Amino acid sequence: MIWKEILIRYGELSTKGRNKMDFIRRLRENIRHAFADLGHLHIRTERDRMFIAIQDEAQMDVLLKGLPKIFGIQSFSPVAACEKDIEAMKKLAITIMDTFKNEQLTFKVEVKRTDKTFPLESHAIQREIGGYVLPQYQNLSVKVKKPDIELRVEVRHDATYMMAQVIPGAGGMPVGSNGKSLLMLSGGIDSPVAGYLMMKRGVRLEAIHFFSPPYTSQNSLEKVKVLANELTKFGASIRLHVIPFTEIQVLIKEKVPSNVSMTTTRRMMLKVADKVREDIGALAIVTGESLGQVASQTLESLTAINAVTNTPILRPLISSDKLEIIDIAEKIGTYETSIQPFEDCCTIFTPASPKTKPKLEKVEHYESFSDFDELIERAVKNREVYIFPKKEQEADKFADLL
Ligand SMILES: Nc1ncnc2c1ncn2[C@@H]1O[C@H](COP(=O)(O)OP(=O)(O)OP(=O)(O)O)[C@@H](O)[C@H]1O
Repeated sequence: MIWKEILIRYGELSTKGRNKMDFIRRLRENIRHAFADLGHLHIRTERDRMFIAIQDEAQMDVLLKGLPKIFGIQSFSPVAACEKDIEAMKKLAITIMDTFKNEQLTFKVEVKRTDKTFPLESHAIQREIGGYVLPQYQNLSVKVKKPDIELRVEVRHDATYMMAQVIPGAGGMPVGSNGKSLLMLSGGIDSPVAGYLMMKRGVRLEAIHFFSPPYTSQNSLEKVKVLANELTKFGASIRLHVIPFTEIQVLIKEKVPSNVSMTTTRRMMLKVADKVREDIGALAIVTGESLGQVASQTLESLTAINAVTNTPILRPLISSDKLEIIDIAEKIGTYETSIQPFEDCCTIFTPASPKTKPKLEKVEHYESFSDFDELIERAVKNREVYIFPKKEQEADKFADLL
């Protein structure tokens, strides 16, 4: 096998000092976690890059498929190695360039000679390898500035290393490097996208879902579990807290005028979410709200909903168009699940004409006739917890321990 390691270039590195060390440590842990099935990976870290040692082709395939999903990676390159012998180096250059033989491409060789005892100097190595490779490929022409392929040759002390491909990474920051938040996860298109965007900024997520049986079916809950599971592909496990919400919704329907019931529903959801957030030590709540999308997403509504807590509410989609959100949902693989037609607890109780500009004082006044606090406590206490991507049985056992 020619492959020796994968070189990883870090993503956003505006962070300095200790933050940078934390960024690198998190990224290494997340890679280990994502590829736990491959056994113990040998990962070497440097200030500006990281190397994963490759044992065999199968391992290489799994890494090439999975690495583009890990946040904190700007790009990565498979690195091949051979002896420090010019003939071996020419042969390896050909093996690598064979991968590109079906495309018309510009090309150059770039040499770095760390081992100064190697008999040829950088320029001579460049001429030898370039002169050997070029005549063998009709599709290649030399271009010094910004070629399509830069064959990088590095003569180190132990061996010669070569790479030609720079594969784009997911960018962003390693999940967990920016603390933990609680994602309000419905079965819709938007909230999984909101979760994905926060993970991209390094936020570890737990998720909360409000479930109202028998008005919402088991299928709608299953759909949310699938979505939570999908999000774990981006580098971290996720605990999903499922809140029994029927009792609260029924009380709202009975006691609050229907045109503000949607606002009250959102406020109660946020109250419950805030208690769970506190319980799990998360610092913020994430929603998939986007301004103007529906009645509950006007500035007036958001103000009335927000009034129940001082906790930061992160709304990464607030300025996105629906089509932009759908684009991301398709890209990250949640769209097909989100459009499955299972009812959501909110849509079922949605009044015909909810107020788009609810007044906070009025909403508070209508709510003051009922004791929601006791129901909120009960809903929080009776929640079920599932952990993804683990198996269902394990998740249930985990919930029992809480
Ligand atoms: N049943 C639920 N469980 C958890 N969170 C919910 C639930 N319903 C709504 N939310 C949260 O409230 C936000 C706004 O929900 P709403 O149904 O008004 O909008 P939406 O644009 O359809 O969002 P989505 O596509 O995420 O369902 C959601 O993005 C989600 O964060």
